[in-house]
Amino acid sequence: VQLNKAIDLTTFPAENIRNFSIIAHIDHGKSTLADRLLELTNTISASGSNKQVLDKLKVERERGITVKAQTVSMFYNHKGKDYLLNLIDTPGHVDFSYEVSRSLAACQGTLLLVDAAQGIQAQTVANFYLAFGQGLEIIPVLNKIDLPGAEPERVLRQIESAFELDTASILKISAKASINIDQVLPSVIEKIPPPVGSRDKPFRGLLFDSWYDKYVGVVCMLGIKDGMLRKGDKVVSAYSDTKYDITEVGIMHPEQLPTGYLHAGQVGYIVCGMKSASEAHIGDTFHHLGQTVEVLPGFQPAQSMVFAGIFPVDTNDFRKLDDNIKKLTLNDASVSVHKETSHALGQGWRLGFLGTLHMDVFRQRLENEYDANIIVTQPTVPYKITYKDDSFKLVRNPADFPDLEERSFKVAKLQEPMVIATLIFPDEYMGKLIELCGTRRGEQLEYVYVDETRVMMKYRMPLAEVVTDFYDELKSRSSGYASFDYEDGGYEDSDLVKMNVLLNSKPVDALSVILHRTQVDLVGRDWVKRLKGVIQRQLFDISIQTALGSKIIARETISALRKNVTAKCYGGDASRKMKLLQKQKEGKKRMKMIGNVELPQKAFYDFMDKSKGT
Ligand SMILES: Nc1nc2c(ncn2[C@@H]2O[C@H](COP(=O)(O)OP(=O)(O)OP(=O)(O)O)[C@@H](O)[C@H]2O)c(=O)[nH]1
Repeated sequence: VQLNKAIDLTTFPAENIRNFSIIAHIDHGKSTLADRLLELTNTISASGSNKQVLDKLKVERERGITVKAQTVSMFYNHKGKDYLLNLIDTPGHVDFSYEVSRSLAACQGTLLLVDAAQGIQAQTVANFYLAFGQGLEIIPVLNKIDLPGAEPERVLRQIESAFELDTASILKISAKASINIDQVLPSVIEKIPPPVGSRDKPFRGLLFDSWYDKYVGVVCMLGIKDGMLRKGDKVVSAYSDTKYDITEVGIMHPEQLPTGYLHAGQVGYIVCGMKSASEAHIGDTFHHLGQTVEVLPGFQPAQSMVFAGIFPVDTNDFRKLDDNIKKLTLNDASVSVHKETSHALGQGWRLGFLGTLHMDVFRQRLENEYDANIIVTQPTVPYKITYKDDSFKLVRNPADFPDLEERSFKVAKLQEPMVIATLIFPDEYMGKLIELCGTRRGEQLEYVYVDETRVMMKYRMPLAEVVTDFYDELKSRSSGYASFDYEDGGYEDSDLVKMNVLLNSKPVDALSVILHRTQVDLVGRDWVKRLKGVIQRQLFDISIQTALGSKIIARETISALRKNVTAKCYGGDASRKMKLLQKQKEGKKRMKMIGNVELPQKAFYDFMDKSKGT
């Protein structure tokens, strides 16, 4: 690819570069604004067909959320000078706050976009603090001022009271109706400082993102801190000490555009023959072979906080699914993968995700992009078990959780992960939301008014309570007006037990669940009822029980049914009879034998689907 003649990267010393991002609560218009800026700078044509260029993946478009941060370089002339502006996109959702913080590490400033009708929301607050903590210049921007319901004055007061930001010269824009978009980049250039770094020093680059490209393999995004990187250079990863040859280097404009080199202060991509995305360690420092440099401060690796088993509905699909999971995780290093075998569901995987949305997005991608037919088990958080000999382990699968007997002999302490949750909502919903947080074992830490009628509450509560249907409940109890975000709250002692499900007295491992002791009765009763609804009658009675060790909590029975598939062919021709028997056999393939009970995969599927929330 030939670089546009007018663009010569050597004419962009660090002082003519700005690295910035846009942070916002979900749906406040980040992608729409990014598109407008790309059009304004002719990075993409303003044909009107640019539907959110940065949200590349299909699932992102379908769900309207940004999952994978994308970076794009733009050129812009301001007061007679050419600037290179790198827009580093950040995901808005709580599950991806790890991606937000690593994208922010490559920036010197950020636009804090707030919907002028909705006002500040929980993720506005969380994202503000992430950016603030990294010492970034924060430029507040009011978006959607075209909406009839916009209340810019009120939202300004919220921004002042929550963030103590100066709003005197705040930008008031509409990304959709293209109002005042031309004021945005001048503000970026004037308010955000250029990156620091020296071109004369030996090369140092910070790896802050990577993805798998089916044509060139692994692509890494680097922020060049010092020196210069050229195509053909030999570099070393400080993390793994592996040597790489740089086969391509360039900028995202908006797709990969080879430039042959990158200078200090610039942000761009490299291709260097990595075989898999697992070689690309986010936060790694690259330097030239034979040179020693000070390693740049990296990032904490993403912590998987939600785990679930994934099994093929048809066991014959195992290989194919294995392949597809590998392909998908090439692009998303934050998913952890371990093989798992369940008596009930056969061979599968235990996958770890950043949160439930992350899990749903992964599941949806597996189904959409690879046409996979899968069962996902009830999500579990990582529980910490400390033994009497002081050793400890994290349990991510109810199957590994100690039963009551083992517990009394060996276990000293059981702990579960907690979060600090932030909720913002109109005060009329206060009663209902306090009640919700209470039933989810939450402890109130704080509540304040951010303006006349909006309340912000903080709660300490177990992550396990948040990863199920908390979000849906929150939305329905507040008619959609409450927003919610959370951060890590460490581990806390908890009286946890494993509840088993028994079919004709045989435990079904894939249905075991870890609960707080106070919840066992309620969940135990609910589950037997719902299982009864999805298991078909068979030739004998089936008992469905939930149990805590040997103590039965609840029981339902499905009474026997006489079924003879060949009965209606009495006297009929033999081939038809064979056909029916064959059909019955095929049907059985999709059954799982639990003791003598046939459990159709579909029953699991239906149950899991509905219990995504208990
Ligand atoms: N009326 C109006 N609608 C807007 C404006 N900007 C964005 N929208 C609409 O708001 C919705 C959300 O916009 P997005 O740009 O997808 O929001 P986002 O913040 O990128 O969302 P995530 O990527 O999911 O975090 C879309 O339907 C946009 O068309 C605006 O200035 N005015």
